[in-house]
Amino acid sequence: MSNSKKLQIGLVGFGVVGKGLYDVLQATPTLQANIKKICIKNAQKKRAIDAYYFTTAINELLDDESINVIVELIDDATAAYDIVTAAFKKGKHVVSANKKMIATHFKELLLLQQQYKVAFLYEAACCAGIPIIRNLEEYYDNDLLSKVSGIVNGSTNFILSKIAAEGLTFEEALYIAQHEGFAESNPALDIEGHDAANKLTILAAHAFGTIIATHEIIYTGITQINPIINQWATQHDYTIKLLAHVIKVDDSYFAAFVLPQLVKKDSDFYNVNNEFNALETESCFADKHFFKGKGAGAFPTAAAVLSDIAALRYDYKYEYKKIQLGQQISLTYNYHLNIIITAKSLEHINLQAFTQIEVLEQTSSAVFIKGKIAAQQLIKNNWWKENGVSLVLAADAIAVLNNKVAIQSSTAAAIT
Ligand SMILES: NC(=O)C1=CN([C@@H]2O[C@H](COP(=O)(O)OP(=O)(O)OC[C@H]3O[C@@H](n4cnc5c(N)ncnc54)[C@H](OP(=O)(O)O)[C@@H]3O)[C@@H](O)[C@H]2O)C=CC1
Ligand SMILES: N[C@@H](CC=O)C(=O)O
Repeated sequence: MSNSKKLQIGLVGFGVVGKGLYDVLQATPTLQANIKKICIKNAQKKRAIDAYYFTTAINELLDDESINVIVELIDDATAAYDIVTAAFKKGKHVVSANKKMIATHFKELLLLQQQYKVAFLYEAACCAGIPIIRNLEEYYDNDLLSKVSGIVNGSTNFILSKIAAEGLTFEEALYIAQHEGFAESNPALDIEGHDAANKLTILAAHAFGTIIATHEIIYTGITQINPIINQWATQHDYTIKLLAHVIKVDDSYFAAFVLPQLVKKDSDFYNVNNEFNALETESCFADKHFFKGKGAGAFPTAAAVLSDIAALRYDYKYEYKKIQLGQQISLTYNYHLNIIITAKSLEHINLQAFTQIEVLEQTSSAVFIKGKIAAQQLIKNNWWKENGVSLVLAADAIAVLNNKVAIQSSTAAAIT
């Protein structure tokens, strides 16, 4: 698509982000991008703009040859997949913010996009307002990345911040996150960690050129964080954030996990609050970079969509060079994590799973364990997500084993 060509957009979805994009495009007339038609689901809903724009028939957009870009902004990943793949087959470029659809169908989408020689851009799908995907594709193309870590879900960060700073209950904070348009239509995707894990799947592909499935990531959300660990964190100058990591553990392998984590006061992540997201990259020569920006909400997300639309004028496509090179590193569970577990009683904790236990405190109503656990144990078992068991990563997530100071798991077994 040449710079002089006008972009005719078929917009799918007119919710928080779709309406946000409409407003942003109104404010940027120089882009010469025009929304021709908008496909929505519910014809009866009142809309803020002229009814002439709307249809519930997706084919009105797909069959319209003057529409050269489909911007997919709906909250249904299955329907989105059908729409996006149909658009590719019609030779239309696609911009999407749908991380669940992308993470679920990454390989097929990539192949189809190549087969039909169209662009498929999705900057808004990871951390909304932070331009991370294009940076991973372009800037970190040659300087080898060893790590991408960060806060990648705005709603959970908003909830944790509001609980910590204003004493709101979980339910109150979630209600506001929904009302502000930060949360997914199904907020379980946010609070149970699925959304962050979907984003990490996409980040891993662009960071290391390796396509993994979301279910291969060790992850949980924020629903299990209990007040005991929150109190302990505050007393020890920590806060708790939901952090996502892809970290190279050696030249051939990387770890991928999304877990609540202790964040010390002097960490850059400590003051990343509300719907803000942040990412830290570590690479061979540049060392560390820190990105911070709004990770949810109408305008920050629409801004990322706008940036993708603008990039289409320059025929921009992700080249997936790291994937094409065929020198990807692989996902591994061959590492250990420093963790803190709290639970109501020892019966819900599998002590055998620990590689080392450094502290074990028990009262009549609570158990507190600090130790090291093999990643294998966390991917294979679910006891640490059930029965009120709360797992929080230590500030230094990846463990270095030190048998001299640790009680071995055989000793732990004897304690039970
Ligand atoms: N909100 C945010 O901060 C961010 C959201 N995203 C992603 O952006 C996408 C949109 O999110 P958001 O705007 O918040 O969602 P909303 O729930 O606010 O809006 C969803 C829109 O999708 C429409 N829709 C649903 N199913 C269909 C369908 N089958 N055909 C046509 N239209 C359909 C709805 O139609 P109707 O109006 O008729 O109900 C509605 O307009 C999601 O993938 C989300 O994960 C990404 C980054 C940030
Ligand atoms: N629900 C998501 C929206 C942006 O991706 C979030 O809270 O981060």
